[in-house]
Amino acid sequence: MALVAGMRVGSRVLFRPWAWLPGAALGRKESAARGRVGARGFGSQRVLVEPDPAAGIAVMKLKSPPVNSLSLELLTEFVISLEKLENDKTFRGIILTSDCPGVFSAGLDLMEMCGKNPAHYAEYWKAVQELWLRLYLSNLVLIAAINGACPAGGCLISLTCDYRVLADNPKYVIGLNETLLGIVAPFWFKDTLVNTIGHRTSERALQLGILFPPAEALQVGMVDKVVPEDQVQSTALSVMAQWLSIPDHARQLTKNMMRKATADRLVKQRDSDIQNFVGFISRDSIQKSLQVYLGKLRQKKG
Ligand SMILES: CC/C=C\CCC/C=C/C(=O)SCCNC(=O)CCNC(=O)[C@H](O)C(C)(C)COP(=O)(O)OP(=O)(O)OC[C@H]1O[C@@H](n2cnc3c(N)ncnc32)[C@H](O)[C@@H]1OP(=O)(O)O
Repeated sequence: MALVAGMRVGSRVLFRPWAWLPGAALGRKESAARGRVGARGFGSQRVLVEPDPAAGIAVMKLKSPPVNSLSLELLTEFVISLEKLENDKTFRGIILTSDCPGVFSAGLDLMEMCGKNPAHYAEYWKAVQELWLRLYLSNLVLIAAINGACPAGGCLISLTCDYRVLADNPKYVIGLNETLLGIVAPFWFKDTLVNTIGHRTSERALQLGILFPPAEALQVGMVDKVVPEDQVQSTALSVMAQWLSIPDHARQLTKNMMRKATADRLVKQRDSDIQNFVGFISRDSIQKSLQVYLGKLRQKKG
């Protein structure tokens, strides 16, 4: 699938992964009207959306078994669902969670980063950038209801949310563990973490690739609340009610003020960031590290 079409929003050129979809040539108003979400659920194969128009919120569930690894398909469907909700004025907030038992998201899909060609790596990385930019700068209130393990890219997604609720289960670790794979979190992953837990804690967490269990995640500020597993959803809903009690325009402008500089750093150097990723991931030594890591994951079972 070629993901190349671009759209200018302010100073940002956003790519449009849905450009190949029927109706993509419609004007924004017309397509928003046609695509209005309504009360019935919608979504795609890998992203379920359960809207509650009366409450102005939707629950978005990642459903890409077994572990919600962020494949190109999942990234694309994620952006499309997000865009749909952003364009429908009914919605003010999204609760982001997983439909895969025990895993929020295993992070970037290692199969997308192993044994492929440079054009594929570039396309994949552009999709990763796009999801991050859209989530990080979303006008909607985003609450992560983390109901499973949340390593690397999974953690990044949760860090783009405005609030994180984590289920209290020692298996549900969270963190940017890239160094354990022999790879390096790019600067915008690092910036997102630093903005959440501060510089010193990030430095230690990133270098050591720490995956924090719930109590420690709460202590360092990686998550905002830890609750029993059966209360994750209800807690996310009550937190959402509190965030929605704030006038949208004031909250949105404040969010933008806090986040724009971080997002702009990537916007200004998207192409060089892609080239950097492609060069890095194509190295033989990095490919070997990833293969070894994948082998260990598979062995764990046997
Ligand atoms: C310049 C910048 C350069 C590079 C930047 C790159 C940044 C990278 C960011 C990332 O996100 S890299 C991905 C890091 N992710 C991880 O380390 C998580 C790995 N997975 C796990 O730890 C576990 O799978 C788990 C999420 C804790 C779930 O454990 P569980 O026991 O429930 O499942 P199992 O391990 O048996 O896995 C099932 C199945 O899924 C495959 N798998 C797991 N994770 C991934 C993944 N990230 N990508 C692709 N595939 C994954 C695993 O191998 C099993 O496959 P199998 O059934 O075929 O054996």
